[in-house]
Amino acid sequence: MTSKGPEEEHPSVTLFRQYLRIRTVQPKPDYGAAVAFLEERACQLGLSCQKVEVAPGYVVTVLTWPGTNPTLSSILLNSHTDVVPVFKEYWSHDPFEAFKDSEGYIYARGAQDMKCISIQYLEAVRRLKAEGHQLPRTIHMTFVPDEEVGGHQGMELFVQRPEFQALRAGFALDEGLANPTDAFTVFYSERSPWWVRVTSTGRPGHSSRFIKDTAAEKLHKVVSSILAFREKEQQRLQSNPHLKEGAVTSVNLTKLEGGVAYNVVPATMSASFDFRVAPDVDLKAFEEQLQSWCQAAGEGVTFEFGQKWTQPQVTPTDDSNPWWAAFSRVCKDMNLTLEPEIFPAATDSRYLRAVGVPALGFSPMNHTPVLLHDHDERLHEAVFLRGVDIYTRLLPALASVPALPGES
Ligand SMILES: CSCC[C@H](NC=O)C(=O)O
Ligand SMILES: [Zn+2]
Ligand SMILES: [Zn+2]
Repeated sequence: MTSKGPEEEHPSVTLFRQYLRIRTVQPKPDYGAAVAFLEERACQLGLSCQKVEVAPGYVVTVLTWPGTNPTLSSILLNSHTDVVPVFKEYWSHDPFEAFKDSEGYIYARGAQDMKCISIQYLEAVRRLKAEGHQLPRTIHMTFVPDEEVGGHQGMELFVQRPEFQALRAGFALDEGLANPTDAFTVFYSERSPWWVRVTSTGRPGHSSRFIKDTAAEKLHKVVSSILAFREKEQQRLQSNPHLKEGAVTSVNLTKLEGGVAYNVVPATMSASFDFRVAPDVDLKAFEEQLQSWCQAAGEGVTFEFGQKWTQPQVTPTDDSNPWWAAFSRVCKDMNLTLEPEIFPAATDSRYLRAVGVPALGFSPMNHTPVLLHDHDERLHEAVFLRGVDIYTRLLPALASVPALPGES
């Protein structure tokens, strides 16, 4: 499908731009407006709409297209409704206007992450229904809040609820990343976020003196150990062309705190690190490593966690996994090249995989630079529309996967 002139914009693009204008921006997202928009879509599509308030003000909206065989597990199409904040002054266009330039690029926060996917799911279902398809498996579209700040008031709570159990999800699709080449990236696992704050305590005093055992001196040792580890992982990535970013552990020093005055040696200082731990790492051994870096720095150096994910799971990408077989077959039939990878950051897929639902992270955006969380986040309307085509092929295949062992 090609892009059209402004006078005859494709209705799916118009809908996408409407959704982009809803300000679901952290830290104060207008979730009410998003839920109202989704309820209206459910109404237009003739789908049931369930609202599950997982925490006060945090609603998971579920639109359901029932399958013809209710004994089979369902397909869950997940997307988050919130978007990250913007630095407006760095944008070429208002990030909440969904401006479309003369070439067809749509500029907006959420254009890639991930309001495009939400609308692509809805439009693929709309098309399939209009064409009279009836699929064996039920399709549930879940629209969740709070992903951008960790999903703690969203998917993390939702997967523990009876309403989630009742969906009987057998397989899920969630977000991935754009790919600047002709290929499409698909994510079968993700790294575990470990946010670690190291606090160092030491002897205070007048800073004109050579005070021994200061908090800064010990913190410096830990920082050096961790940054040396960072260097080692980066080298490992750079020296092996078979390794992708998600396959090694990354870390960044993201905060330094402490001190009161130039001439007072502080008794305490801290450093915060964002580790993204590769899924094949022995987490117990990794925590012991953190412990030993702190111990080696001296007395009074401790650490605490801001986030600590300990259940990394891998969704198999071979034909032993019937979901993968169906997914990759469609891509092959459509001549799409897939690049399977480990997601470098965190998505709500981790909560789904952790409760036993195999999940793939897939954002059908090729020939598109990765602009999520960036200035001038944008997506070409033709790429967006091609994504609708792709889901229109994927959904019947996934929802027609024959009964698995245990399903009748
Ligand atoms: C670790 S919770 C934060 C989740 C966030 N997800 C998207 O960017 C991330 O930083 O990966
Ligand atoms: Zn996202
Ligand atoms: Zn994001």
